[in-house]
Amino acid sequence: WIPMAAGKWIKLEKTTYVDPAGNTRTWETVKRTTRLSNTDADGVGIIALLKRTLHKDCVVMVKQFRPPLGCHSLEFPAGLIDEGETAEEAALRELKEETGYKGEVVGVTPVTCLDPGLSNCTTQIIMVNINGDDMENINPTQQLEFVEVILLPLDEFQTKIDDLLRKEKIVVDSKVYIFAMGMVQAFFKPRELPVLKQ
Ligand SMILES: Nc1nc(=O)[nH]c2c1ncn2[C@H]1C[C@H](O)[C@@H](COP(=O)(O)OP(=O)(O)O)O1
Repeated sequence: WIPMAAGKWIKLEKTTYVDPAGNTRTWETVKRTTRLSNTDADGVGIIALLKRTLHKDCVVMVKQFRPPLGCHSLEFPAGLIDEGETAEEAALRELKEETGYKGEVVGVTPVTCLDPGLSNCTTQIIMVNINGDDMENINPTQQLEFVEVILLPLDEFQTKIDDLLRKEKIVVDSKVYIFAMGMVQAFFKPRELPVLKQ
């Protein structure tokens, strides 16, 4: 690879590779400068489910101004993995910082790519349950001034996102909307017959 430009957080490189036909070619690639040597993932995204007695289960979301977009985004809580942290530890720390909630990890994805035609940036998505009846989760205090926490019921997730997008200029993260569409498929089971095969 050939360096093209570098800042504090990201760098631009010309990557040389051999295509399937055997031709040597180049690709303009964005990389984070913060990638740690002991992990393949730059960061984590957290699908946090808030479970409270007499409430619908809610997905904990964050809305924040994103300078590259020039507007607010709707995302799962997320952040970069710090030195010496596992993905699970990073997820619980970021969740606490961004939302105030203390959660418990219930699932972890493999390392996944985010925008592979542009960048080598990767993430692991961590599924977290939050016991909303726990004293420490009843009035969570979030530490980030410019991050708004939004709770959306899991069984109406896509509809509630669509409502938010209609009301103001927000860009929704693709991972969030894909999860929302998956939830619709999971909840919607019209006239299901017990004899149906896969
Ligand atoms: N591409 C970036 N440009 C910046 O100017 N600053 C950046 C970039 N990526 C990360 N950061 C800074 C901003 C935060 O102070 C820290 C931590 O970021 P992260 O843990 O990824 O949290 P989110 O802002 O929620 O993504 O790094």
